[in-house]
Amino acid sequence: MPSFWEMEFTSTNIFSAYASLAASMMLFRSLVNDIFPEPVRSFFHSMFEQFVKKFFPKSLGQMTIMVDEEVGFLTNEIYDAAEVYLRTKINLNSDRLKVNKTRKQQNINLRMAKDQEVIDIFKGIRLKWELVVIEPKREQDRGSEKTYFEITFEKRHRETVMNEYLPFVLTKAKEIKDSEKTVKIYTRACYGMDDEDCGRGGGDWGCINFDHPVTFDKLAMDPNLKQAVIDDLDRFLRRKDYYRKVGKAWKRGYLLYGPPGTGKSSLIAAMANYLKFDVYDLELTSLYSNQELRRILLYTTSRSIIVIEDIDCSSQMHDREMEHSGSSDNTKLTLSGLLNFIDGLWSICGDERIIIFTTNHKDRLDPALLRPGRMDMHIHMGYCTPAGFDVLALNYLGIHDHHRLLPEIKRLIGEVEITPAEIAEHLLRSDDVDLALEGVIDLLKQKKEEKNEKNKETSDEKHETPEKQSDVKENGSDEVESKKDI
Ligand SMILES: Nc1ncnc2c1ncn2[C@@H]1O[C@H](COP(=O)(O)OP(=O)(O)OP(=O)(O)O)[C@@H](O)[C@H]1O
Ligand SMILES: [Mg+2]
Repeated sequence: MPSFWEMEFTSTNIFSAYASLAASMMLFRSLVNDIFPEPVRSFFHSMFEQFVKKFFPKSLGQMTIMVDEEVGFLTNEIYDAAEVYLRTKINLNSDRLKVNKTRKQQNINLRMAKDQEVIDIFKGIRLKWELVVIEPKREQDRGSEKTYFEITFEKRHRETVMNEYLPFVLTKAKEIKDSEKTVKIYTRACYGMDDEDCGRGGGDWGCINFDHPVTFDKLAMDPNLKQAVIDDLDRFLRRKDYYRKVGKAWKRGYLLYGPPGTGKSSLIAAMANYLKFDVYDLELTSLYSNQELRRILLYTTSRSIIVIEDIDCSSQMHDREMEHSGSSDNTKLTLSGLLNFIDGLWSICGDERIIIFTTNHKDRLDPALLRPGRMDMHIHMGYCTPAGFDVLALNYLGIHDHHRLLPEIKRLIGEVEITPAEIAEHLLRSDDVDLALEGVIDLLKQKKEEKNEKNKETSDEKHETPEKQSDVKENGSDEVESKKDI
């Protein structure tokens, strides 16, 4: 750029001339600082201020905030948030646009290019964002450029920008990220997975995108129970401040129990999709000590669901503990190690955690696990009910409650024990609605016959009435208003 004095004052370059003059003034000011003693400096400063005030009233009132990409070795959260937030502010009519998309992202994202400017208006304040990239001077330092954002605005809005605008950008970016978030499932069993987005990635966790399509509306379970679970999750999310106030770790525990194929794993998937929480699938059998358990749990991130399926194996843990009584607690994996974690260690493992245990045999669980207050909700996933069948019929065949075969099916469902998984499997067998429903009727009749035969054999014995309804039990919950049985 030519210096101010070398410029021709045409209307097209008048703005550049202003910029150049301002730069020359700054240079002059710093020279004065270096050369002259304090009284002389003050004199020059006041002369300088008066000059700028007279000729550049606007430029005097501007200030710039720099937002570096990194703070030491850590990423700067404001920079990250700005990148996300500014994607929504980039003018699509610009002459140059920078776009990107990773394999796992669904949409094409806009990004600011070097020296690109974006104007944002917040509460009537005009903010100019610019992405500055400083290339290294030496050839061998190539690739280590310094990148930062500059935000320029009128100085008198400094308080609003610092106290309101920057927090607003952080919040907005979080909202955008949450809406784009793909739920992931982490497991320690598989290696070599593509974990480009696996967060900290430590603790031997590998992750893949969690593509389970199930949502609450596709789950065949008692409608009241379903609503109770959704309400509980909503309340959990809302209560961050409450948990803090009462000094409790912000976590929630659920025990899902019921026969195989009744939807326990499906319910976990529906919860993860609803909350957009990642899922950590914790295989207890792959662990050998409390220490290892602690270590890998420390590597799990906030806003996640830790799942321990088939917790019945805790009885084996109990045995192991007995066998090794006398040895240090940390050298073996014990039930108490796990329970300690549930009760007390959450605080070191971040916030917004949900832990879910599943079992087919609640009666076989160690009483320590069922103790009031340990798991907040015990949810029974039972055999299919007539209401549950409506959900499956709508989901698999797209039919509402008006098909001629439905009354018979619902009557039979009331008489036998059949899991939603068994019914779902039959509904999948044919594209033809009539054929699919007839298949279900055959299955139900066959089940009924088997049941009658069994009853005949044991006609002298007292027969236990089967439990038909899913139920939910609040178990020593700390929240008075959620103590209800459905
Ligand atoms: N309540 C349900 N609503 C809708 N679909 C269900 C339900 N229960 C089971 N299914 C269907 O059956 C399949 C198996 O169910 P799921 O794995 O959730 O059962 P589970 O209770 O976890 O069984 P297990 O005890 O063997 O782990 C699901 O993929 C789904 O297609
Ligand atoms: Mg399961």
